[in-house]
Amino acid sequence: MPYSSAGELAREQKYVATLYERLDVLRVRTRGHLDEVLAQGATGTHQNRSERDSFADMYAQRLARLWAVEHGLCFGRLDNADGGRLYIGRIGLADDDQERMLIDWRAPVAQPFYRATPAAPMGVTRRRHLQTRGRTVTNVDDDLLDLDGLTDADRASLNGEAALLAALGEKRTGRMRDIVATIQSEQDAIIRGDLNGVLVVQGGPGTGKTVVALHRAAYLLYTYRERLERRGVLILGPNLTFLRYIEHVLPSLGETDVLLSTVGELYPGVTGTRWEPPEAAAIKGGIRMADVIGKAVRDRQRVPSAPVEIRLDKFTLKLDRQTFEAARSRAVRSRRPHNEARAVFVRHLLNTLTRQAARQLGRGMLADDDFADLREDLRTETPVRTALNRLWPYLTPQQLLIGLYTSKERMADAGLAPAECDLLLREPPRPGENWWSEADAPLLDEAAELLGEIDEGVLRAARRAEEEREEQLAYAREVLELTGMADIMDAERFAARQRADDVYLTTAERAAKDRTWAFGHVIVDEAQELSPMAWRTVMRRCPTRSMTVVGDIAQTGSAAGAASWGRVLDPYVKGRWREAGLSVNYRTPAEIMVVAADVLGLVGPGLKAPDSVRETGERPWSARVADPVTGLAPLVRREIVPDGRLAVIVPHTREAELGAALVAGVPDAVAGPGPGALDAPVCVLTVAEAKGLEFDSVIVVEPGEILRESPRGPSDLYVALTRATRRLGVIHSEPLPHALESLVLRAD
Ligand SMILES: Nc1ncnc2c1ncn2[C@@H]1O[C@H](COP(=O)(O)OP(=O)(O)OP(=O)(O)O)[C@@H](O)[C@H]1O
Repeated sequence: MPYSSAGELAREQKYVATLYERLDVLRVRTRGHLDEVLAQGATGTHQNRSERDSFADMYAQRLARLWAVEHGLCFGRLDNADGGRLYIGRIGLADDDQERMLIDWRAPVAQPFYRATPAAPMGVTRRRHLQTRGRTVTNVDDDLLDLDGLTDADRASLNGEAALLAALGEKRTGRMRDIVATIQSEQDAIIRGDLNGVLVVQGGPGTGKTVVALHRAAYLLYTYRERLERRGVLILGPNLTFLRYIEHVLPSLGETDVLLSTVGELYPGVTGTRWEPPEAAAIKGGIRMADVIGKAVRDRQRVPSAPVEIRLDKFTLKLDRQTFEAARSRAVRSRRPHNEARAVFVRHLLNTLTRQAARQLGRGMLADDDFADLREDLRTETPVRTALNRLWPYLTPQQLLIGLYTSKERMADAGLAPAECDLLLREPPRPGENWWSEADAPLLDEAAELLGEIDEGVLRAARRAEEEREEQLAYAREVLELTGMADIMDAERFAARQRADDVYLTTAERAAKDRTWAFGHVIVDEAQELSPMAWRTVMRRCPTRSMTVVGDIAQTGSAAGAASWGRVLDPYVKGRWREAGLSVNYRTPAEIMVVAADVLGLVGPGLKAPDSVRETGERPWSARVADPVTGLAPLVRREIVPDGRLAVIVPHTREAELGAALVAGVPDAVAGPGPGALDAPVCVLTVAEAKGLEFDSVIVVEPGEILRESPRGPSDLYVALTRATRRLGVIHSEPLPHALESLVLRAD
């Protein structure tokens, strides 16, 4: 019920102005504290210095939060039946007497703002939405919750329509925005759901799964701060473009202990972004690969069938099969990972070699010390080291997988069928080559579990780190001299920051570097895409199984992705996961969803598309061209949205040529998912690259080819059609698939 009388607006304006005044005061104060701490200089004990750094970090973070809430500081008001009144906003504010002025949206008392309905008013008589531009209140919009006559069924689930529809109608900026002002009640129930256990959020396109997941992260960090601050929250998204799309939502909600990552980046030091055929990715994603990797490791612990001779200057030593077998079975019985079990294997062989050597030197029984000396001498002999390394090599996960993929014989020995070996066979990496794909990251992780640490590597790394420290110290002195900062920061500390010394890292930064990090909560977005091997990796990162899994089974594009949530989760949390649904599409207008629903019919009978919350009056169109390479650019130029974003979604195999044609024919068009894709007025993407994103207008090219391109073609086409917030067009040269026959023919 709109209620924007001039008097009401003026009253709200007055209150909002006092909130901004308070915000300004707090900013000035916090800045003052920060300056004071920094001005203390670089003197004092190490402890003093690190205390000062912690304070400086705290004030800097607080200041960043105070700046992040400038836009839409206050967006709501609750009038309670007891006469009390609460203003709801992006953060909590109190005056100097600790009287609260503004309630953080995540606080329990703010919950009725999102949940109260006429049927269950939760003690609220009126909920007011405040719309602001800058610091000016432009509109107020009320839900009167105590009026007997207000029984409209929609009101029970959908609140503050005017505010919501205003938010949905805005042009897209290429970055996701927060929705704290317009969270709907079915979304709020998910956001505030219990921290423990696995919560699955199933919902069709545009139902707010991503945005709800991000708000849930902010809510959990606020509510369970102590528990989550130390361990952090991991949010997994489908690709790097998507992470750029969502990365600003959380800081604007005031959260920093969150690591955003793709599965391809989960293994530290590797960025798995190389494209590979879906069939190859499907093999690598299958759970059978856990056995394959296990066999590949055991294959590197081979016992040679013939004896091995080791020639030294003075004599020749010989190791026979029996000795190998004994050493190997001891190492295996130790149940340690490969690199750690190596010590057991090597010790046994070295003892045998030392006894042989003693005999050959005519020294018979040796005293313990002499025996140890001789063993040490042998251990450092190059031929001995070479022989031992060949028998049981130290291996990094990368070495293991490169060794496997580059040899059909090894792959076959590890249990892969000939056709699978053909698909996975690779040339070894060239320097600087982007060799790893997303599906490799979970296999590297699996290998790391089975291989364990490399002692020698750790030692070498420590020596290297010491050398680097010296170099960085010299560099730091130079920089501080040059920048004139020498008086507020000492070189030692500056160098430590450059080294990213763990003391100075945020929880998220530390977690990103550590494969064995256990997160306090893990959120998986577009979770339907994860393969069984990827789930194994994700579960390792979350031993407490406190997770939020959001996705849509109907949108599964990856051949190794999920066909049902039970199949995915039962192996880990059978009977311990719960499912919530989102049913309203806030992105895609009804006119587009009619078309998308026909395609959903191809994905599976009986699947239901979510209901759109709005109509635009614009019918989606199709246009047939003789050749998209020449016919695309003129049509795209006509569809460009002033100050908005248009995406051209193309079959994977056509991305290069169509991208080049558009870059040549359309000003400022960008091809591929690089850093510019989100900001450009026109971008060209494949379905996989457009996953999770949205644009004002979308043009899908050659839908028939998208359908044929992968075993999950119908899901891919469904995803492509549902990326638009306003307009949709389809361009094709081959006949239009039947499911798209309801498109109107474009006349021009
Ligand atoms: N309560 C809300 N208020 C305002 N906007 C909303 C609300 N809920 C969702 N939206 C908007 O709807 C759009 C779709 O949301 P989101 O991307 O989270 O959906 P999704 O379910 O993850 O979609 P998909 O599965 O298609 O990727 C976004 O622009 C989001 O900001």
